Amino acid sequence: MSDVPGSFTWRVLHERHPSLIARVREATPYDARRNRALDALLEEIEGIMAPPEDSAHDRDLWESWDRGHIGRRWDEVPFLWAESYFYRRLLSAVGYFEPGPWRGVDPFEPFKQAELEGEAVDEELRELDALADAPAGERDQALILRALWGNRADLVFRISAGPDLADREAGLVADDSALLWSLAGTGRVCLVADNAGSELLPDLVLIDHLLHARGTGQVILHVKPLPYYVSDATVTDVLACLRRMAAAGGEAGRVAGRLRAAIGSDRLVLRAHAFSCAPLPYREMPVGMRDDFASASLTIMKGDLNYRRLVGDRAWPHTTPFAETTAYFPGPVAALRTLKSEVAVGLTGGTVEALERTGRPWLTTGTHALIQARA
Ligand SMILES: O=P(O)(O)OC[C@H]1O[C@](O)(CO)[C@@H](O)[C@@H]1O
Repeated sequence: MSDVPGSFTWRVLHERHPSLIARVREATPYDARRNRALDALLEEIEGIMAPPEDSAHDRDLWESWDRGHIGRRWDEVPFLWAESYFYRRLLSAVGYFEPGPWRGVDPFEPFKQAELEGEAVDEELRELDALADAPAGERDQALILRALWGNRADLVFRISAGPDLADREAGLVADDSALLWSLAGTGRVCLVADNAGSELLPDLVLIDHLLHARGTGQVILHVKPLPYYVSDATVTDVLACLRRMAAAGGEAGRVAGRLRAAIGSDRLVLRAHAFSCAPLPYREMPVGMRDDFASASLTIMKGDLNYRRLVGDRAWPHTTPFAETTAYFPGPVAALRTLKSEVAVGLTGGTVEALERTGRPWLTTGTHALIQARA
C-alpha cells in the first residue's frame, strides 16, 4: 500500500508521479486539450481513481484486472495496482489511444531517444569488441553483469533518484549466476525485458550470446505492448536498439546482423502481451503467457517491476526463500534486478544484517543488485 505519508511508496505516488507529469509536458509541446487532461490527472492522483473512459478500447481488460480498486483513493489500493494504472491514465491524458494526431505518440520517447543517442552508449558498444575475444566463461559472466547493471539505467528512477546515484557503491546481495547458466540449455529461453536503451542493449547482446555461442535453440523476448514506467521497452525500442548497434559497427554491428537474421528465422521471437502491462503479479498470468514460460528451460525476468510481480509485491521477510515465492511459476526462473523498491527475498540472514549495519539505505537506491534463480 502507499497510504503512509512519507513512506517510499507514498512518495512514488505523491512526488514521483507529479514530477513525471511535469517532465512529460516539458519534453513534448502538447496542445491545450492534452494539457487540460494532464492537469485533471494531476488533480485526480491526489484523490479518487477514475475508471478508464467509456470509449476506451481496453476498458473491459482493466475491468477484468480491477479487484475493486477503481473508485477508491489512489493511495489506498495496492501500490503495484496504483502505480501501473497511473501509466495507463497518463497515456490516455496525452491522447495515446484516441483517434487523432497524438495517437501512438510515446510520451517517453524523448527521454529514451536522448539516452540511446548518448556517448555513454557508444562506449558500451565499443567495449563489445574486446569482449568478443574473451574466453567463454569470462564472456558469460561479463554479459550477465552488463544485463544486470543495465537495469540501473531506468529513466523513471533517474529522473527522481538524485544526482549521486552513479557514484554510490555497488553490491551484489545474491548471486545464483552459476545456476542460471546451468539452466540456460539448448531448448528455449524466455527473456522478459524491462527498460529500453542502456538496459535493452546488453539484454540483446546476451540474447545473441545465448543463440550464437551457447547453443540455445530459441529465445522469446517479452516486451511491453505500450509505453510504460517511462523507459520500459516496446517493439519500437527493440528496433531502435538494433539500428543503433548496426550503426555502431564492429562487434555491435555483427550482433545486430545476427539478431536481425534470428528474428527472420524465428529463433528470436518478439512478444508484446497485454498482461505485460497488467497491474497484477505473475501468479495471475493468463494461459498463453503461462504456456510460453512452461515451455522454456529458463525464463529470465529483468528489473525491479518484474521482480515485484514475480515474487509478489509484499513486505516479505527478506530471508523468505526465492524458490518459495516463485513455486507457482510454470518453469525454471531467474531474476536479474537492481533494487529500487522495498521488496526483496532470498537473502541470507547474514547479508541482511550486514546491509542493515551499514546504516545506509540499500533497498530502494539502485546501488545493490541480485541474481536469483530456481530450477
Ligand atoms: O525499471 P524497473 O527496474 O522495473 O524499476 C521500476 C521501479 O521504479 C519505481 O517505479 C520507482 O522507483 C518502482 O516502484 C518500480 O518498481
